[in-house]
Amino acid sequence: MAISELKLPPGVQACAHNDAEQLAQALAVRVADALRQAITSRGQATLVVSGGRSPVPFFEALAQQALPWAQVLVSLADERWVPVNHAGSNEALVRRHLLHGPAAEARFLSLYQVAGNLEQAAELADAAVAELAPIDVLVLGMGDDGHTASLFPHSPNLHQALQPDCARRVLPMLAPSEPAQRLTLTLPVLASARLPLLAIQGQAKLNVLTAALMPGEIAQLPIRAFLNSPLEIHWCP
Ligand SMILES: O=C(O)[C@H](O)[C@@H](O)[C@H](O)[C@H](O)COP(=O)(O)O
Repeated sequence: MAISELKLPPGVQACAHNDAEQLAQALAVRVADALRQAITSRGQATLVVSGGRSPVPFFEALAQQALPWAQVLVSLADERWVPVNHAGSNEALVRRHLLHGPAAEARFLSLYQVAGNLEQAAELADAAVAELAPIDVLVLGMGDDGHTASLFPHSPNLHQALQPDCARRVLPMLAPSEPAQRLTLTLPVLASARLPLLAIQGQAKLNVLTAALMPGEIAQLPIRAFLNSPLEIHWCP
């Protein structure tokens, strides 16, 4: 199915780009405009991004945008429970590819916490991100299994994390791949975003999105939790 043929719920929009570079540039301009607007209205802006591999060109394009970076608070939709010097750290990815040059002026809120175990780390992260919501701009990604943030299909805590009234801001999650121990923002924090964006690349992910738009269990394709409210989807082949 082509992206233009998708039957999207009200409030969900899809934008197709020619390639990853065009997607990264368009997304960077879209995000920077929304951050500027937030700063004009409220004096500061909150940006929450995702990790993984695909956001690197977007981070580099966003770092080039002229913004009063000192008024931007940046954090993550999810993190692998690994220290920042670990190759799998999302924080390291953001610091390396986004928070350089003028963008280094932005304040970064870490999800990663040193603790005895994942549950304790999640409790510390929960307190650390108390000031995050409402988020101005959220950029989600999606895995081939329909996960977004670290909301993995059938993960312990998934049901709790997806409750609209979940009292926790951060919960521990288990991913099917290494690093398996994850920390994720929960639905109410993610859903507080004034501009929620989903950036995905490739036919396989478009097929997953197509499946997620059909009726079915949220636990099977957790991205479904974000398809019944406003969302701007950016896709490229
Ligand atoms: O830390 C992570 O892995 C994520 O934040 C995760 O939710 C990511 O967005 C998807 O796995 C897609 O990753 P890619 O866009 O790199 O395929």
